[in-house]
Amino acid sequence: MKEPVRVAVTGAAGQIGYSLLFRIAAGDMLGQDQPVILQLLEVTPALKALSGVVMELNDGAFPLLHGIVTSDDPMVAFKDADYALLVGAMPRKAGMERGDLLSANGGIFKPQGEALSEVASRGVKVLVVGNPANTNALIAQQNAPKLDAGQFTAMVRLDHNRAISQLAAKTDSLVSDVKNLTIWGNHSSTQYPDLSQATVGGKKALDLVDQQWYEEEYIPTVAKRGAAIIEARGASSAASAASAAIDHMHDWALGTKDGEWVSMGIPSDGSYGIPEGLIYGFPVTVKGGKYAIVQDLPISDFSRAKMDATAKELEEERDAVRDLGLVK
Ligand SMILES: NC(=O)C1=CN([C@@H]2O[C@H](COP(=O)(O)OP(=O)(O)OC[C@H]3O[C@@H](n4cnc5c(N)ncnc54)[C@H](O)[C@@H]3O)[C@@H](O)[C@H]2O)C=CC1
Ligand SMILES: O=C([O-])CC(=O)C(=O)O
Repeated sequence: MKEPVRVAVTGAAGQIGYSLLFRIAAGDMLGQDQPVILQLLEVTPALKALSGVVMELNDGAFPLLHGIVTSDDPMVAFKDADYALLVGAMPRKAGMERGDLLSANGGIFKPQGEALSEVASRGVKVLVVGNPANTNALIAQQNAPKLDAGQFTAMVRLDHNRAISQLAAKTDSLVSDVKNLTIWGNHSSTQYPDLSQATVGGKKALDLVDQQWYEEEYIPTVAKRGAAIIEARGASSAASAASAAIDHMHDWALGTKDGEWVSMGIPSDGSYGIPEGLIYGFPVTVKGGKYAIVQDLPISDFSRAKMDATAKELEEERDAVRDLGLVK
């Protein structure tokens, strides 16, 4: 059996936390041979609710769960954390865009970045789920000078999984038949779910669907799925978001399958002409715990326009949080 690793989760008493923590404890994120110690952060008024979640985690008798720490202090919850899932933030309500949460949630991620910088494991892998996820990841990263910029990532995996599921349904295939689609850009309605390289059962996806369906139905359905769920459920997606967070961290820690890529929000290195530094959804492969952007994919004029539009939105979000003094 391996030594336990420390997994910090913020917003642990929230909706996503209620699904996520049990999946981590069951070994879905880091594997069946990897014990974990959960380090759970909440705001002070939610600590009582969190104590109930801890009772339930204990009642699960998970063999891989070697300890639980709870705190309302990021310096405690992030101490020596090997993985940090930053979920805690206000969710949006019907009629809002995720960017409307910038001022409410932006302030959460500066002190959390500072605390990660001081006390987390030097190799910590950080995933930001709280919306607007890409720009919150940028805020945390910019306030963590003692960590590498690449240690901060944002979740576009829920969009990636939605895109797989919608394509599988349309082509009457299994999700496991769908490979190599990409979510470029922001986790917002400007995201670009790109099928140009995707395959279904080894065939080119764009030969199986018509262009009009792709442009007018598929892309908006994937991009606006979060709003559809809020409309139907009266609350934003939680179990599917937790599942996507598990997938993101699983693949970052344990690697992607040979010949396949996934989408992760990571700091742009200028690849594909995306302004350097933005936390942007890219196609990535992972080996040995390190991700790399898939290079040299052909980019059509249609793709270029979509990729630039979502980059522009991220630049605007960055400028807005710069004005709030949250990033340089
Ligand atoms: N990136 C993505 O694909 C997705 C992102 N989200 C986002 O995830 C976030 C959480 O969603 P839910 O769990 O549904 O919300 P929720 O409201 O059920 O839970 C959020 C929890 O965070 C806690 N919290 C607030 N400020 C905190 C702080 N400074 N430190 C620690 N904990 C704090 C709250 O007390 C609450 O328990 C929202 O911003 C939501 O929009 C949701 C779905 C998908
Ligand atoms: O839509 C929301 O606000 C929650 C979320 O990020 C999603 O479901 O993609």
